Amino acid sequence: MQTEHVINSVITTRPSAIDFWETAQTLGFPAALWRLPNQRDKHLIVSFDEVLPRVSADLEELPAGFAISPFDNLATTAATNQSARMVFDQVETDSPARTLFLRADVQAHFSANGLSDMTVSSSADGDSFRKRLAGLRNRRSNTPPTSLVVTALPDPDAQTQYVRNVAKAVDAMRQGEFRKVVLSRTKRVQFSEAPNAVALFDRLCERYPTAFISAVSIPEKGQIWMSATPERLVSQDAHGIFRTVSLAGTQSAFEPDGTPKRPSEAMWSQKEIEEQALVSRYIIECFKKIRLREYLEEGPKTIIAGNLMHLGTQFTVDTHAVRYPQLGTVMLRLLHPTSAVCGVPRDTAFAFINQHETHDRELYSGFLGPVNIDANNEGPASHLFVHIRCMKLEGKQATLYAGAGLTEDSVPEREWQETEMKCQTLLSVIS
Ligand SMILES: C=C(O[C@@H]1C=C(C(=O)O)C=C[C@H]1O)C(=O)O
Repeated sequence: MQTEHVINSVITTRPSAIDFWETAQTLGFPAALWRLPNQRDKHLIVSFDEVLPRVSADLEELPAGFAISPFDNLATTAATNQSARMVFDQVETDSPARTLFLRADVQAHFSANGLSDMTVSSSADGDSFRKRLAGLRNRRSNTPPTSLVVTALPDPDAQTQYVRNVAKAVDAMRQGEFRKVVLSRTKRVQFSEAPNAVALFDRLCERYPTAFISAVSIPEKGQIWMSATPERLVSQDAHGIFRTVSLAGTQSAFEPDGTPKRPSEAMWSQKEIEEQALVSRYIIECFKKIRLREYLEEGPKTIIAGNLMHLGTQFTVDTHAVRYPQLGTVMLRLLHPTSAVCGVPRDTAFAFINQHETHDRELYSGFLGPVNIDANNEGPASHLFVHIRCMKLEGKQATLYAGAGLTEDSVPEREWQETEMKCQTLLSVIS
């Protein structure tokens, strides 16, 4: 494993995020670009592992990098007691570790004035990365900007099928089989040419200042995943403050005439209040399992998430005060997949999803974010978010994913409309 990093302190002509991204693409290296909620600075990581290691999401053990986990990560959850370490699929084929990990072989930090700091691991790959980066920059200035046309790919049965599945879920819940399930669907669109992921990322950053914005390129899968998620799963900052959020209940952030609604005046139905309370209760149950009582609970409050509003409750723990430094890792394993993306009870809801959804969720409704990154010279921090409001780019095609939390009071057509609104979060920016 490469550990030595060289700080490139004298940067005369400063490369942009696009330069880094395109260099990684040209060399076939995975890359992640992100911006934390309510921050302006952007961060980028390039990994020199052409095939990414699959790891257990252990925040104590992992080096600096970026983690991205699929929804179906329950085997990893079951492995809570295993010794936590990086496990490579190629070596241990029956490994439960499923989180893809981009080690920070290249790390760059962009402030409002452009590149402010970069490190590149000292290796042959590091050398070729630097060379390519310089070469690409010299060529790039001549590339003319292009305008994209986005067309929806027809899927005539999608609505009927989704509505039918919601009705089945409602029936099952009325018969007491489970209390909540989140059913998702996809929507596919075609671009006139392969879009520039960094340009889309920049647009998402501008439009959604309070969201976690990311673009993750995974060459071994031929995919780029982009998201603007409002949902924090687990954070542990440089001062040892742990945070998680329960988020559920959805309505448009706009009146029918297009004027923005005031969050303080949002009206929530009993169904939505209960749906969100189930997520909060799920989090509290996780705290109970580890006998942690010293958490601060704030909410529920109405939260703006781009074109939508949700009900959210924040949970905070000072891990230094409670002497629980590994809380982030422990809670991550207990929480994922939360009832905001799976259901209650979790295993029954998970089985229902597997049986009824016709698409593979892949990385949608998993989690993603920076791990052990020291962004402000304060110490390493990890910020993992639920991977929603996202799309998968494969060349010119994009697949958007959206789900809705169902209870026995759900109205199938309304749930379909909710998934349409959720798709609009990205669609309205990329179209
Ligand atoms: C599942 C999604 O979102 C989740 C489900 C919500 C709901 O059911 O109201 C609200 C916020 C998210 O926790 C999604 O966006 O795909």
